[in-house]
This record gives sequence, C-alpha cells and structure tokens, in this order.
Amino acid sequence: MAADGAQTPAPAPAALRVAHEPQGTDLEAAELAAAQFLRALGVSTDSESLRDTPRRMTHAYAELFSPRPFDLTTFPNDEGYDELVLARGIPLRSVCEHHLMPFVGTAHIGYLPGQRILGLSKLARVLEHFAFRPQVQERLTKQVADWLQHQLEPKGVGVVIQAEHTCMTLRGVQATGTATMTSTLLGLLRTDARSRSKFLALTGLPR
Ligand SMILES: Nc1nc2c(ncn2[C@@H]2O[C@H](COP(=O)(O)OP(=O)(O)OP(=O)(O)O)[C@@H](O)[C@H]2O)c(=O)[nH]1
Ligand SMILES: [Zn+2]
Repeated sequence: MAADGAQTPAPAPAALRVAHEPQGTDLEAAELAAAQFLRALGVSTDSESLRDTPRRMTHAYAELFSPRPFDLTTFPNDEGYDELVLARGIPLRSVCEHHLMPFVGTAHIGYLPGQRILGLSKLARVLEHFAFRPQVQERLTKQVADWLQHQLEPKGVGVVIQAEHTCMTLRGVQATGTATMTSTLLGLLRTDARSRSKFLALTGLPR
C-alpha cells in the first residue's frame, strides 16, 4: 500500500520461467496415423522419397506445436521511461486449428512501461509461445496482449497481427493475397486517443 493509500502493484519478477506446455505426445502413434491418413487419401508411401513422409509429417507438426521454454526477463524502469516500446514486424507462423494449415505474417507488439521494462526479445518469444499450437488469429492476438498485461503490469499493451491463412488462399475460396488483420489494445492504448494514435503511427498502420 502506498503512502497515499493507493494500491501499488507488486513488481513483476525479474525472470519468470515460461515452460513448454506439453499435452502428452505419442510420436509413434502419430506416425502410424499419418501413414494411414496418406494411404486413405490415395497417397502411396511405397517409393523411397515418400517412405519417411509420415515420420516427417509427425515431426513437422510436433515442432509447430512445441513452443520453446524461455525466461521472461524484466528490468526495473529506473529512468521512468514513459513512452511506447514497440517491436514492429515480428515474423509469425502458426497453424489454423480448423484445417491444420499454416498461417504466416507479422506482428507488432508494444507496451507503455510501468515499473518494469521487458527484455526486447521476449516480445517475439511470447508471440511464439502462443503461436506454436493450433490457433485462431483472434485468440492468438488477445492471448499475447492479456499475458503481457498480466505478467508485466504495464500502463498499456497493443498487439496487431497481419497474416495470410493458407486455408483461404491456397485452397477453399482461394482468395490469393488476402491479409487478415486483428488487434487488441489494453489500458491506455485503448482508452487514451493520443497513446493509441502513437502506437498506430509506430506500427505504420493507418490511423
Ligand atoms: N475467425 C477465424 N476463422 C478462421 C481462422 N483460420 C481459419 N478460419 C476459418 O475457419 C472456417 C472454417 O469453416 P468451415 O466452413 O467449417 O470449413 P470449410 O468448409 O473448409 O470452409 P472454407 O474454408 O470456406 O472452404 C473458415 O471460414 C476459415 O477461413 C482464424 O484464425 N480465425
Ligand atoms: Zn484454416
């Protein structure tokens, strides 16, 4: 409790170990299922070049569903830096949970610091943490923003994602070149027009 009676949030820990969240994997079973899946679709795995494809498929998806653990390193905001910190154009790759086809693009992730600042690389690592699982873009965007707000307790968070969903560009409606945009703004980036406008200016997106 501060002297004026206001609640002061507890500072975030200097480094929080963010673990991989295994759901229980059985690579052998997945490989057998992949072979069966391909056979059922009339794709023969008899040739030398396709013989290992079920194993490759299994490992490819296992990789895309396994975010790497990392330390969420934070530092005290000793200088009282009170403008935006923004990582622009972070590469994004994820897998849509409806078709298990990739969606790829870029993310812009920013925050207005409170008592602590974040190790810059962690903005990309948090994105990867939530992207490496079957996802929808809306949930991914919100999860990254909510998580940063919760862990860092900044004055505001903004996340904008632009991605191409191959399930709608390579198949189905085949709307080649379509970019899907999503955004989540929290705290001052949501409520304060000046902060929001600055955030959008730094992302390079139209305001
Ligand atoms: N909201 C949202 N929808 C997504 C995302 N990724 C894929 N989808 C959509 O999920 C929907 C699944 O719809 P369904 O009608 O069940 O699937 P479908 O018959 O293959 O549909 P089409 O893709 O239209 O051929 C499609 O409209 C996809 O475009 C995402 O990140 N967010
Ligand atoms: Zn899809």
